[in-house]
Amino acid sequence: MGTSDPRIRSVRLAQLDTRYPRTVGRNARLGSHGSGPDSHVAVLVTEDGRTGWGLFEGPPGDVARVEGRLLSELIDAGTGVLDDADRWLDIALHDLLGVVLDAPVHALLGGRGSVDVPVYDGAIYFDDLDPQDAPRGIEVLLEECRADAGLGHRDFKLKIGRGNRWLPRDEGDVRDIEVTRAVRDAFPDARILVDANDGYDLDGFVTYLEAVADVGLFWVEEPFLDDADDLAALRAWLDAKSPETRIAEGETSPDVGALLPVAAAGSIDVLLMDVLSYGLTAWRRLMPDLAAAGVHGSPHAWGRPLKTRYAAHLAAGLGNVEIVEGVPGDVAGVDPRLLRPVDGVLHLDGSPGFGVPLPDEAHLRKIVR
Ligand SMILES: O=C([O-])C(=O)C[C@H](O)[C@@H](O)C(=O)[O-]
Repeated sequence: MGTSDPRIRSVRLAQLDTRYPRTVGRNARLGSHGSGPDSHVAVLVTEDGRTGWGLFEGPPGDVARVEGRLLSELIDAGTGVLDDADRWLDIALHDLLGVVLDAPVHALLGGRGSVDVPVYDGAIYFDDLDPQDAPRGIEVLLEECRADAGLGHRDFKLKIGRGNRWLPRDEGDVRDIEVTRAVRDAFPDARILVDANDGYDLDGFVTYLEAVADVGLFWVEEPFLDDADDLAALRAWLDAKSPETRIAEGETSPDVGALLPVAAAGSIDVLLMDVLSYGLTAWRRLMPDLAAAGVHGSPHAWGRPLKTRYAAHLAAGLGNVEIVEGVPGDVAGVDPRLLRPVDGVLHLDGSPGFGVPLPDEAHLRKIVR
């Protein structure tokens, strides 16, 4: 048992492979999402030999600011990372703090939510359109849903907005409707979420909603470019036709200060800022205000299965999260059971930190730039 305030001996940066179960295709804005990105991790080791680690995104910060410092100079159990300059280590510092205090991150964050966190499948993209010379059609999406159900998923987020870039507008909108209806028919009990990545305008989106009115969508995400009046109009339409359907916003380049009043006014039901780029510490500050305003959170996790686990800890810790984005895939050296839901739910136990042992040395590769 070491000191409760160890000094950081070293910060090591490394690269870890992620592999999706299949190539993930286009969305309304972007081309193929590939078969799994390289992930960058920071590994913190204390002078008494304890380790915390986690993903970081973007360029690393100044390692020299961290090495030799006491843990208490870097992170506070009640609020998170103390200095903005060290926020790139948000995940690794929370993990290390959990290891040092022998507590899971969800407990450090307050234990306000359930440790059984609902997770939806966030990997149903426009694979019906690929390959370009022999598009596979809607059946491939149903196969993907079935495959991901085999990995433990029960609820599905469907990418829509094919008419924004990839198909003529009318044809794309019709395909979005067909896909939504086909998944509902095949999975009558699933929660179905749809994400347009801003690929509609208000009128077009309402036309889509009218065509899928009987599907009972759980949430609609980023239907069009943020606009307070359009979001209010959409909420009013949903209140009349499908009051349970949530509006989720705030993933893409969020101006959180501008979105908050729109959410507080009732026009956004769920805010989505990313678990890494916005960060755990920022979410810790924001969530009480969101809860007080009756707005839910659900940190964006796309791209890396480990982000789903971080978002689940946030949900179990801060509460006020109904469901978290699942990213099916494997991470080199990480036990897949730590990343996959069972019956649509990711269970978090009492293991310290994020509960993910550091992958073996063989998996930690030199960062190539
Ligand atoms: O909700 C989501 O996961 C996304 O919208 C992810 C996007 O599809 C992806 O293009 C991204 O992260 O930019």
